[in-house]
Amino acid sequence: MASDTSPVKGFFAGGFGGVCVVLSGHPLDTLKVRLQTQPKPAPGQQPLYTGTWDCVQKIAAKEGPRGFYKGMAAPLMGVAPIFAVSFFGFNVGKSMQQSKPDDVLSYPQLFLAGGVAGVFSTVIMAPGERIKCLLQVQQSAAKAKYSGPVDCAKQLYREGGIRSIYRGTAATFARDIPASGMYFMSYEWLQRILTPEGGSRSDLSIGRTLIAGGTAGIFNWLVAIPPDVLKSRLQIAPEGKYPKGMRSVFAEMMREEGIMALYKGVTPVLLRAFPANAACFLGYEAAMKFLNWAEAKIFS
Ligand SMILES: CC(=O)O[C@H](CC(=O)[O-])C[N+](C)(C)C
Repeated sequence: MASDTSPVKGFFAGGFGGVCVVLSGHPLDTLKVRLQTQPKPAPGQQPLYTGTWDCVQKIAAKEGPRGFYKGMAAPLMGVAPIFAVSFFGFNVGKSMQQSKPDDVLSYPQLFLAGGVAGVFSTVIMAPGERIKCLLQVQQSAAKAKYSGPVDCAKQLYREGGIRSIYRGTAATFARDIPASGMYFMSYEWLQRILTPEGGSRSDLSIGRTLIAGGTAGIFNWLVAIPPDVLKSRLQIAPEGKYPKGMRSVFAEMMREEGIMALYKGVTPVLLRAFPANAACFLGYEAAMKFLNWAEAKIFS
């Protein structure tokens, strides 16, 4: 029986899970960007899109289903490797604590294995997050300092070397070690409680896999949001503004805004988290089944 703790299979199945995250989330992102960037209507004229549903109808009518998936290459190239490395790291973390592949891990052990995933993913996630945040806060194309991700990376390197590109790494560790621990532990916990008496976790229905995956995404972000807010502020700040990194951001926030500021942006984050991670784990489980089937065929 093939094991599900192989880091290599975890890498490919996790990468496919990341592809599913983008496939499920990109149409919503397209709607968001179209609504955010539509031209201001001339006096007395109707706006191009009167709302979200109007935007859906107009894209579908004029561009067909492909219209919703324009510009998907960049997020695919960014997100799929992160999920691949994260699931690889989780399986490395599990293998480190098992004496044989069938050993069942306790919840603290699963949390620890998830933490290992957080260490692995941060290495590629930290610079990506720095660039993404800087691009996301640019207000308009006219005043834009960076023309795109490559230009942003080049300018950061020119101004502050590799240290500047990796600014916010400690904050990304602080976010992703506990959040990934929570993500993978809660997914396994939900899988275990949703498995019918006498059944096997690998035969869980699609609906139950979606519930377990979506809920794990919510748990991930409930833990991740406070360090995420600190990370984002640190990563977009001018050079030298926060000499002690996250600690300086935290001190300023408590002084000026209070504890609730740590949960800023929670609504859109949670609205995205459930469907994106439900799709991720469904894709992951399907890819894992395929890889196990292919392995059994090749080695039988
Ligand atoms: C921060 C992040 O990317 O979280 C992932 C879940 C999501 O909603 O994208 C989880 N993980 C980092 C474990 C891939």
